Amino acid sequence: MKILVDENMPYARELFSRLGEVKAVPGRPLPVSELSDAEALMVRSVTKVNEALLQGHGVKFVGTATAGTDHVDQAWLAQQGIGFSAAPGCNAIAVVEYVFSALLMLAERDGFALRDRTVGIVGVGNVGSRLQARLEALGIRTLLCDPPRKDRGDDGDFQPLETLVREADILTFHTPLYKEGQYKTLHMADEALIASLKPGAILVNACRGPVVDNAALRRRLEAGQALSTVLDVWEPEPDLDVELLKRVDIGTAHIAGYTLEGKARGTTQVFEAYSTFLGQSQQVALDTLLPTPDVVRLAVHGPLNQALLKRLAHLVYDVRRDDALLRHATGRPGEFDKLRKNYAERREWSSLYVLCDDAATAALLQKLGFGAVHHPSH
Ligand SMILES: NC(=O)C1=CN([C@@H]2O[C@H](COP(=O)(O)OP(=O)(O)OC[C@H]3O[C@@H](n4cnc5c(N)ncnc54)[C@H](O)[C@@H]3O)[C@@H](O)[C@H]2O)C=CC1
Ligand SMILES: O=C(O)C(=O)[C@H](O)COP(=O)(O)O
Repeated sequence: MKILVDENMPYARELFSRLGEVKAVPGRPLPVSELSDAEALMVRSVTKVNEALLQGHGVKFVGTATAGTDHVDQAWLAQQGIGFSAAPGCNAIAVVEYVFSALLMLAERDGFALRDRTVGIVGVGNVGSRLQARLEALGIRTLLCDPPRKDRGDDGDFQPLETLVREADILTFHTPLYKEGQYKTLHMADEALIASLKPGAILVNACRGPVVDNAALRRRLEAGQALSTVLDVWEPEPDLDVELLKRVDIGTAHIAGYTLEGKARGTTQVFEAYSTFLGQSQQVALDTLLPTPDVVRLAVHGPLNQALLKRLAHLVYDVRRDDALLRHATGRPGEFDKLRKNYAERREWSSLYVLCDDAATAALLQKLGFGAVHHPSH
């Protein structure tokens, strides 16, 4: 049995070879000839999975090692009786830590305290809710917008988008891309919304490029609107607007979710789903796969303030590395995908074990996701 896997899926060969013969292939473009004798296809977000790709082939199961599913025509798969699984939440922590890395950098550069800012979170799912929890642990006010959850009657103080636009100093988008329907998110941040943001606001898009109207954003920035912007995703990818990139404060190549943990969880989640589909259910413990990080342990002295948090967060992941790489590469065909394919190992805050001589610091760092322990005499 042949299982096709995207070559940008760590641990895929190791895991899926327990179930069949594995062939790793590029995802964009996917070599269609490889589909003829494949029973299963494991993709990432760059492969459009639909009738045009799969009609006439014998693929029985599709897995995507991603949280987003807008690249997959799930209705067509269901109609054809093809099994499907995504990897919900696999990289949510990575995206949260990307957002923190960016906000801590901007706060230091522009000399403000995050504690004095209100953060509006649009889309309060796996990413948004984890972001909210960490911001609130730091005493930072959040405003939440998630109409589907509000309509479902979920607990939470969900506000209309207009309230967030009016009151938030930082507006960050974490929704799926819906091109139509009641909860349409395509161009949710349109020119009117962007123009209505508070002076000096920060706009973050780490979900899908077309959630923010990129042409409108460029016009607003060219017009001199006082706005800082952090874009991990673009409209379109991989051929982003180079003039827009020049004007954003932080621009990266759709790598917010690219921690090793996040990618490995994506692989293990679709592996587990496929093994269940085959009636051979298997679980994988993530820590048996992951290598030891470069920096394992350190000791900090005294209370946690923003400067110390920034030093710790940036020791694990400094978003400026990815910003510099994208600026350097942009304009050359193929470079966006090459950056993503050759992405250097990046770990999550949990990989860093922090010894603290202050008990409150240890407790707070734990809440924020670091490995941390109170050790009075270190
Ligand atoms: N840049 C990157 O590397 C990554 C990007 N993503 C993108 O971020 C999105 C969010 O990720 P997760 O939190 O894991 O997904 P999720 O599905 O757990 O959460 C999405 C939330 O958005 C809400 N939502 C849907 N329509 C909305 C609307 N019109 N307005 C406000 N909220 C709305 C949903 O109710 C849900 O609570 C994914 O769909 C994916 O497209 C996810 C991971 C990595
Ligand atoms: O999980 C998602 O959704 C994402 O956006 C992924 O981080 C994107 O990574 P690729 O699947 O494009 O490698």
